[in-house]
Amino acid sequence: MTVRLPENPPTDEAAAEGAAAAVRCSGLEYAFGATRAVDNLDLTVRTGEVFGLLGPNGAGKTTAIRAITTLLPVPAGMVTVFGHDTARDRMAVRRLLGYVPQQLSADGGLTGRENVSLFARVYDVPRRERAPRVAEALEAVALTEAADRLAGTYSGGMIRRLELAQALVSAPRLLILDEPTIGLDPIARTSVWDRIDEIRQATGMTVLVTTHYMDEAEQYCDRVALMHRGRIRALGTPEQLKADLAGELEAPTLEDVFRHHAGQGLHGGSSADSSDGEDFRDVRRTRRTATRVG
Ligand SMILES: Nc1ncnc2c1ncn2[C@@H]1O[C@H](COP(=O)(O)OP(=O)(O)OP(=O)(O)O)[C@@H](O)[C@H]1O
Repeated sequence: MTVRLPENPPTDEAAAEGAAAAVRCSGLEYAFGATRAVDNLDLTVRTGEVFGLLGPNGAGKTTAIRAITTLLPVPAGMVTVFGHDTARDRMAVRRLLGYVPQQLSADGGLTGRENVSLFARVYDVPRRERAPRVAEALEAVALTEAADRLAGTYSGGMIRRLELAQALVSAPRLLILDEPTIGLDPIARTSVWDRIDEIRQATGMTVLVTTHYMDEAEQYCDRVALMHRGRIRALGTPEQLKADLAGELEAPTLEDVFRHHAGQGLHGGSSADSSDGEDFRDVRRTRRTATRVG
């Protein structure tokens, strides 16, 4: 599998200094009216790691991620991506990242290949490189055979992998995934994660992911941050976080860690409540429900 990395590393000194971190948030705040969605967030994602941002609905994960992607302005605090300040250097940041939002970003009326080609054009992939890059991205997510079928005929897991290909076609150094497996059955979830894992191993790409699923976080994330009411309550490797509780509980789980730090369980999101066999319409419905009108 050949998935490329971009050739635009940070150039100025300040950028080079911060480049050891893929993402650095310092004192980040964001409020919707009286709701402090992100409350003085300090967070560093190291280059090359898979970092999981965990938390219940409304914890502030999506808001934090949207600030990192430059889709939301940063009213207070600072965010850098590979040393580039999101407030001052928005386009440089955007060139470095691939983002798969919670909302459906594939078009059911286009084929898989057309969907990815569209993103290649949007991300300014040079014209002569587009066809091979689209083919590589589709191959990386195991969709080569289905590439010329309409996305409207894909299963939920295939759609998620297609969206992954859309994000990969620009050869990002940082891949940001907001609930990549929401609404998928366990087999489709594993398939999405296996692709992410393979791509990460092949490229050294940094991955920042939000999820409700503690089992996924334990299995696939190098480090996790537990977020609650806009703040990070605990941060470390899943093993570290559990080991810290070992004196108090026998065989603590990440869910126990969360309850310990947030004073409540994570609610919603276990493999038991995922729906099997979703198709394109189900995915659209699931994700629409998850979308807030803002
Ligand atoms: N567009 C908006 N307008 C008003 N309030 C919003 C908006 N988006 C988010 N919020 C509020 O901000 C807080 C954080 O929401 P956010 O979506 O960032 O949480 P989350 O952890 O991503 O939740 P989920 O897992 O449900 O996606 C919540 O209280 C939410 O109701």
